[in-house]
Amino acid sequence: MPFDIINVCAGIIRKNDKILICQRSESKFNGAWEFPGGKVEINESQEQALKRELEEELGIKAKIGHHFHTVYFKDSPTQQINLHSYIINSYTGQITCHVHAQYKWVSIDNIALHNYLPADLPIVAQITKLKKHP
Ligand SMILES: Nc1nc2c([nH]c(=O)n2[C@H]2C[C@H](O)[C@@H](COP(=O)(O)OP(=O)(O)OP(=O)(O)O)O2)c(=O)[nH]1
Repeated sequence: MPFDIINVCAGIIRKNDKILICQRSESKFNGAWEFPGGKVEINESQEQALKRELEEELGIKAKIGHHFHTVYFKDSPTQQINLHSYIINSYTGQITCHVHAQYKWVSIDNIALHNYLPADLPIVAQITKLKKHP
């Protein structure tokens, strides 16, 4: 049986003590919340893919910061999603939803109170451990 590994990158966009989360519009993922990003294409690094996706999805030019956390999520018997997240501390442009239903800035304290895609849960758990800015 063929087994597919899909590499997906996601941005943890941080502004003071808030993190940006986006809600999927398609019914397939049931309006779940996620971090903006998407699939890494052939001949693209994870950082290049994330930069491209953030421009496509939110209309911003982001500076990709350090790698945060990777989740290896077995989606089905034949497919695994490797979800690579990176911290984004700076960007230019105005955030606009091009593909998502809506976006929201949530505090680190409240981030776990939303309904996420299952692969995101370990990332959300890591975010709750981030130190707040003094
Ligand atoms: N972008 C994003 N995708 C996620 C997250 N968590 C998670 O399980 N996924 C899954 C959903 C999809 O199966 C896959 C990413 O697909 P996508 O639809 O966002 O990527 P894309 O824009 O490159 O896709 P495509 O429709 O152009 O092929 O990863 C997340 O936090 N962000």
